[in-house]
Parts: sequence; structure tokens; C-alpha cells
Amino acid sequence: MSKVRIYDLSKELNLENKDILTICSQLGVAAKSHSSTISEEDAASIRAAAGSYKSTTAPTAPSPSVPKPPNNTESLNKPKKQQILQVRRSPDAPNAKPKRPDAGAPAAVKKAPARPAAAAPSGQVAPPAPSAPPVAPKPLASPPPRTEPAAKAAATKQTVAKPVAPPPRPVLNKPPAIVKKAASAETAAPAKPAKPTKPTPGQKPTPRPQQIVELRRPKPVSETAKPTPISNKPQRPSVAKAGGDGAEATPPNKPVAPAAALMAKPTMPSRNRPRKPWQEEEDTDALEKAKAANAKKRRGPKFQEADLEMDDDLLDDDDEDATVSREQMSLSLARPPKPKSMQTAKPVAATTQRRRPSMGGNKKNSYRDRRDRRHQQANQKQERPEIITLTRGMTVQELSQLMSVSETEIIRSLFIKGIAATVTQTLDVDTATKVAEEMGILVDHVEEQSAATKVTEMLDADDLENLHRRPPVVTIMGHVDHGKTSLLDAIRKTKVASGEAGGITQHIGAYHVDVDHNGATQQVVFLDTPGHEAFTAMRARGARVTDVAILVVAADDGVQPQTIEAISHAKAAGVPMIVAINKVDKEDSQPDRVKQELTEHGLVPEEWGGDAVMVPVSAITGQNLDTLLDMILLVTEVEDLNANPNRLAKGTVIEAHLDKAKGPVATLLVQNGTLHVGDILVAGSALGKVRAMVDDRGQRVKQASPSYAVEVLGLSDVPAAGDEFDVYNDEKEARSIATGRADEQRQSRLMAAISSRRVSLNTLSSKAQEGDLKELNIVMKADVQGSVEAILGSLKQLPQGEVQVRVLFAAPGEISETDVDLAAASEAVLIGFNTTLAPGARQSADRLGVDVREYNIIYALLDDIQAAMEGLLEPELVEESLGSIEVRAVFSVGKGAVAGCYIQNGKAIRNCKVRVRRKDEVVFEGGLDSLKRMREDVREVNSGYECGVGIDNFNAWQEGDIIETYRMVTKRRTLSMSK
Ligand SMILES: Nc1nc2c(ncn2[C@@H]2O[C@H](COP(=O)(O)OP(=O)(O)OP(=O)(O)O)[C@@H](O)[C@H]2O)c(=O)[nH]1
Repeated sequence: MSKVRIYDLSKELNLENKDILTICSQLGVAAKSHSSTISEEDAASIRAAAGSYKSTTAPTAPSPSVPKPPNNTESLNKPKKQQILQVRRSPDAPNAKPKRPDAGAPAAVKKAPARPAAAAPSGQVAPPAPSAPPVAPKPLASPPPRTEPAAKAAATKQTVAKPVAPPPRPVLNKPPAIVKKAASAETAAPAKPAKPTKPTPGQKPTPRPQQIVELRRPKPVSETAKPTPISNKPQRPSVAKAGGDGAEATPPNKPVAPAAALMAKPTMPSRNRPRKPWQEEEDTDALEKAKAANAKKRRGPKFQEADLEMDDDLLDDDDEDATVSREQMSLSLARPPKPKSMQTAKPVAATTQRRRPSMGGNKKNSYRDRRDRRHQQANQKQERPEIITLTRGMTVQELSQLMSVSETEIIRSLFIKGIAATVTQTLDVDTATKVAEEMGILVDHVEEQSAATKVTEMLDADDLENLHRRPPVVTIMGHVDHGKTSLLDAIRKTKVASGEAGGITQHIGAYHVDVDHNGATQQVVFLDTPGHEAFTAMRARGARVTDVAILVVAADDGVQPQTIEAISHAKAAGVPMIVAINKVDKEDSQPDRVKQELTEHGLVPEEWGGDAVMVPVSAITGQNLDTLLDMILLVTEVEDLNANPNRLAKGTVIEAHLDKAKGPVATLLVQNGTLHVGDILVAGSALGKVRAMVDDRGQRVKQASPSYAVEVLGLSDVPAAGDEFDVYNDEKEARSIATGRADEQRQSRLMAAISSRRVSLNTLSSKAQEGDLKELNIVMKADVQGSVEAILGSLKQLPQGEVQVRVLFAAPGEISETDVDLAAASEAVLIGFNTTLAPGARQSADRLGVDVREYNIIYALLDDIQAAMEGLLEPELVEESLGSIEVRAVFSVGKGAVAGCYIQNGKAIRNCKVRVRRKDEVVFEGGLDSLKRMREDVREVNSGYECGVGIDNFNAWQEGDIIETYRMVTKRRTLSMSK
């Protein structure tokens, strides 16, 4: 490309060299002296500008009609600004140093609006384009800064840098499609200055628009997707505010508006925002933050506030367009605009996901962060499940995922509860449940449900050939004292209820009843499950093996919490239910009210159009008991109650305990096959050989067929209630299975212990810091597993805010020396429930000073534990008044003085605490150091006597002083007080 010397140009234009240099500097053309050379292109610009340069000498003539440059036909049609833009293309521009103005409108904005301004005779704020020298350089200055960030970005982010580097492009010679787009969509006006509002899609792009397109590249995408998405909302705060002078210069409703708006938004000239569109290109947070911070510094707090306000608008207006356009802007900067056909509106979701370009300082960032967080939380809330299923303890992390709640939120919730947990902390089911419930999420405990669910198929394929009808197994469930035992008792015609300790059924019993039905005797097996709420787990197991559930509801008491619980267990097990409305013999019985209440729980009586069988009965008078039994058989008739008696037995452990004389004793319900004396079986992890079997009537039996419950002796260990049992032909096989299960159980026990320990350790550590947590260690032995569980469940109910109950060991069986040792080593209380002490254990306990407590009623046990916990509560120190003494004379003794006193009431004790009152004022508080009576030192002086009182550090006695004597005593606190 040929070069033109300044000197030659000045000659050609008949101007002074310095004039040319001035023009150069105005146009951003690098030229130092008359001998400098410039490109032909720049020369052309200067030629064009030279005309107006002259005219600037007459400053009052800023006419938009520009004198035509002598030899550039293209420029004939163009306003001068256009030419200026051409010059901007000069790669040397950065050196021209016009740079961004400090407080004025940013260069980028100037460029864009400058055109419309010139072309907008409609009275908008149009800068006197050619004539005002300071205006022209500003646009010129804009490209260089644009390249700066681009260069910076290039160092860090190639993708950003690439599209941002356009300024050097000699765009003039190649007006590609993009130019058309830009020209039509946003900058058509320059070509037709007289009608700036008219879009000129068909208009040929001039170099200028091209330049503009370059500068505005951020924006064009949005216009294609939505023809006038932003211009239709010129009042939108973001656009309006961001528009600043540029926006003002753009006539409203112009199709150009989108571009202007897009351009304007980030620049915010009216708010003195020095941000430029290209700044948006720098998508890195660091850059944004740094800039924002700098911008704030420059703008000062006032503007920061203004920014924040504006940002609020931007953020809160929920106008997706704003987001979209800004997003698109930043996208368009990151990569060249898509072909028109490919440009589609962005889905809102996608745009909202993207991080917005920074609009300002940290304040806004934090505002935005908060808002994003709110959105996030809102989303999370939406995604939160209504119900979760907990089968075991889980870590904070796992729980967080399960509930779609942030780990922090869970940790915060735990912290409030006094549990300092980490994300990897394992929470037990109870704790996890509390957390979930606090978040409004329901928790389903699968363990309980699975226990309630009917046992998995007890039948194998081989059994199908040999199936025989078996008796139905019936569970009686219901609220405490609604008459379950009495009902069964009445059915069995024996008195079971009267023999129960404390009047409460404490473990499952299984009973066989012969029922005459349809002229034949049929058997029904009843499981008598307890009704006390502490036995929930046992009840769940009761439902597990049952074919029918009898729901006992007292007609005088109606539906109660455990009635509802029983209904849910039966439903979970999928077993049919028969309602026995008991105590109908009572005067205040209201069977219909019971029915009504039951309908609220999905049980609609048959006579009311439902399908629930409800029988009004009386355990006392025996009313309708036959009907109830008939109903049981009727309901079970349709059930598929079959088993193969000719095979090895399998079934479920109903109950198990360690008998002092007999060893481990288990009540087994045979569910398939036949159990024989001598069989080798594995129940849970306990191995055994059936030594003897006893039925519910206490008679020894040699075999037990399906649906029979028998007490079995001969196990090596006490299995857990609910365990399944299997008979094996091969003892070796049985042993290895038992060992394997034992290992598994040990492992899971260990894990549970570790996890629960972890939590409690943490809990303790946080509490220990406050110094207000105590522990009550307990070692417990009970008659049967069910009792152990019941007691453990009840212990959990005790308030443990200040004193925590730690059950170190709980198992069925008698109290052994080992238990005593454990209790001694851990300073635990040893509790026995319905059990005895092994020989030697008592002596051992006496020797080691272990407190062994024995109970046979659960309430008494709980009361004592509570009392023991209260014993651990820090006692309160309270003042106990002793008496009051009147000072009647004061005697000087050496340097000090003693008071001659009279005991008005109560007494004075040497070394007791005193408070000396003078009228209403307390003049001294301390200890009584010397007490004399008739010159003799005494320990105590009683009411009505005189005495001498001396206090080491108090001598200012006055007659008439009253000495109050008192002492501090400790007072025991109760758990309810500690709550
Ligand atoms: N009038 C009347 N009293 C009854 C009837 N059934 C039971 N009772 C009385 O209700 C009280 C509780 O009866 P239980 O059979 O022990 O009740 P339960 O539901 O087995 O109680 P738990 O074993 O503690 O769950 C006893 O005093 C019974 O005498 C009845 O049909 N009519």
C-alpha cells in the first residue's frame, strides 16, 4: 500500500503541516512530524476531514451535510463520522492515546450514538459531530482500549481473545454478511442521516457500519432471535439507564434501538460507568471484580450506591430480555455471531444459568450472589422430596443428597441441636429423621416397615407339589388397655392377663385356639402382641408373620394413637384387618363413634358400604366372640394359607430369652415344613440342635407343623426376635452359616457403634466445651429381647439435654460377672429387668461398688433412671437463712472493733455467711470470723442470746446494724427443671 507523507498532504490540501498533524491527532492517525508517512487510507480520511477542519474555523456551522472529499467517491455519501470510523481501523490507533475518557461517555457509546446523533435532526442530543474536535477523538480512542482487554484476555482466555481482536481488520474492503446484519439491524441509519429511524435492511453496508458492527459485536445475536426484543421496551431500566447519552441520542422506537440498547447497557454512561462493551468480553471473575472495584473507587460510594440500586432494578425486573441480551452479548463476544438462520432465541433456563456479566463492584456481586443463592435455594426447595426413606444411619453428605438440601444447611441444623457434625459424619436414623423433619421432609423408616411387611416367601418351588392347608396366624393389635389380652384370654378361656407383671403384656406370646367352624374344628394361632407404645418394634414383628390382624378398639375410648399405628402396620404388611370393637358391654361404649373415627383412617364398615369387617365384642361377657372367630376363618378362607409340612422347617423367631436353668430359649413360629426334636437349626446367627419343644400349654411336643409356635431349647445363643430360622441336614453347613451371620452382625454392630459413638463424641465435645453435659452410663440385662428394645425405646424418650443416657450394653439374659465388670469399668449403673443375677455377680458388684438395680415394671425402671439422671444434674446453690442479729454496742479492740449483738431470731454460726444491713443498705457481705459468748469463743449462738461478733475485714460497725446470717446450700434439680 502506498504511503503518503504529511508534508505532501499539506501541500495537496493547501494546509499547514501542523494543521495536518492536528487533524491526524484528531483522527488518531499516528504522525509525528511533517516527514511522517501515513497510509493512503488515512490520507483519504484526512482529506475528508480537512474540509471540515477548515469549516471548524467557523465553529457555528456544524452541518451534517459534509463537504465531499476530493477523491473518495465512497465517502461522498458518508457523513464525516463515518470516515472517522474508518480511521479508527488503523492498527496504530492504540498509540494515538486518546483512550477512554474519564468521566464522560465511554468511547464505545460515543461511537454508536455519534452516528445516529448526526443523523438525528429530531432534536435528540446530537453531538456536533465533525465540528467538535473532542468528540471525534473519543470514538477513535475506543478501539484501542478494546484491544487492551482483548490482549489481556488473550493471555488468559483464548476463546475470549479471539473474537475481541478485530480492530486491526481492514474491514473497509470486505463488507460481509455480518455487516449487512448490523447495518440492517442496528446501524442502518448512518447511511440515511435524514431518516435515522428507518431500518435499511437492504442498504449496502458502508465501511462505517462495518466498523460499528465490529465494535458492537456483542449485541447482534439477540436481534435476530427477537426482532425488537429490547427496542420494544425502551423504558426498561437496564436499557434506559445503560443507554446514557448514547441511548438518548438514539431515537426511541428506532429499529436501531436493540443495538443501541445492547451497546448501551454495559456502558452506563449516564451513571459515569467507565465500563465498556468490550469489558463484558472478559468473562473471568477476577477481571470483572478488579474492574468493578476500580470503577467503584473512581466513582465513590455515592455511585456505588447508585449502581447497586440500578443493579437491583436489573436483577429484580425479571425481564428475561435483559438477561438474554446480556448473555447473548457476552456469547457473541466469545465467538463470532452465528449465521442468521442459526440464531435462535435462547431458552430462558439456559440464560438464567449463566453468570451475568459483572455490573459493578463487590456490593453488587454480593447482592447478585445472594440473589443467585436465593434462586438456587428456591430451585432446591422445589426439588426437595416430600418424603425420604431411611433404612440406616447416613452421613451428612448422603443425607444432603437424599434430601436435596445443602450440607451446610444440615450442619447448621445439627449445630443448633448441639451436634457439631462434619459432612462425613454418620448420623443415626433418629438424628437424620429430626433433621429431615425440620426441613419439612417426611421420613419413612424402612426397617420398621420391612419388619411389618409379611415375611418373604417361605415356600420354595419344590413345595408346590406338596402343599397343605395351614392354620391362620392372627395378630391382635391395638391401643394400650383396649383389651387385647382380655380378648385373647376370653378366646382361650384362660387367664393370661392376671399373671402379667404390672398388668402390661411384656412380650409376645403365641397361642393356639381350636375353633368350631362349619361343623369342623379348625385351629387359629394367635400372637399376643403388647399394646404399650414402648413395644412398637415388637408389634411390628407381630405383623410380620401374621395372616390376619385383629384391631382391638375400646368402644369407650375410640381411636387412639396406637390404634392408628397398628392400622399402618397392618396396611404396610398388606394383611387383612378385622376390627374388634371391644368393651361394648360398658355403659359409655359408643361403637358407632368408633366406626366413624375409623372411617377417617380408611376403614369403612361393611354396613356403611365399606369393606372393613367390624365386630362389636366384649372380652368380659364374651359377647360376639364366636362371630369374631368366624370372621377370622371367613377372611382367611380366601387367603392362600398353604405350606409343605414334609420338608425341613423354616420360620421366624417370635421371642427369645436366656433362661437361667434352660439356657437360650426361643419361641419359634414354624411357617413351612415341620420342626422336630433333634433338628439342627440356625436362627439368626445362633446355631442349635432342638433339645426339647414346648407348646403354648406347656406341654412337650415332638414336632411342630406349619403355623405352630413352640418354645425351643437347645440353641447355643439367644437369637433376636424377628430372625428367621432354618433347619439343616448338615451340621457343618449350619455352623458355617451361623458363623458367617455372626460375623456380619458383629460387623454391623461395630459400624453402628462407631457411627453412634462418633455423633455422641461430637455432641459431647461441643457440650463439654460449655461444661454442662453429663452422662449416665447404663448396662442393662433383661429377660427377653423385646423387653430390651422396649426399655431402650423408652430411655430415648427421656429428656437428655443436660444429662445423656449412654447404654453401653443391653442384652437379654441374667446379670453376669462380666456385666458387673463392664459397669464397674465404665462407671455405669447396672440394670436388670425381669432377670436375676448369676452366681458370683452379686458379690462382684458389692466388691466393685456397682449399683445393681432390679425391676419388673418398666415404669419403675424409667422413674429410677430419670432420678439417677437428675442426680447428675448440677445442683443449684441456694441461700438458706440462719437468723438475724442486732448490733447493740461497738467495742474497739486494738485497731479493730467487735460488735456486741443480740440474736433476734435464728442463730449465728461461726464462719457462716453474713450480710450487714444499715437501714436499707447492705454495708458488708462476707464471713463471720469470730463468735464469742461471755468472752468465750463459741461455734453457735441461738436466738435470744447476746454475743460478740468479729469480722476480720470489717470494723465500721454502728449500733443498730442488722447482721443477717445465712449459708449456701445445694438443691437438687429435676430433669423437668433442666428442660
Ligand atoms: N368392661 C370391659 N372391660 C374390659 C373388656 N376388655 C378388657 N377390659 C378391661 O380393660 C382393661 C385392660 O385390658 P387388657 O386386656 O389388659 O388390655 P390390653 O390391651 O391387653 O393392655 P396391654 O397389655 O397393657 O396393652 C382390663 O381391666 C380389662 O378387665 C371388656 O370387653 N369390657
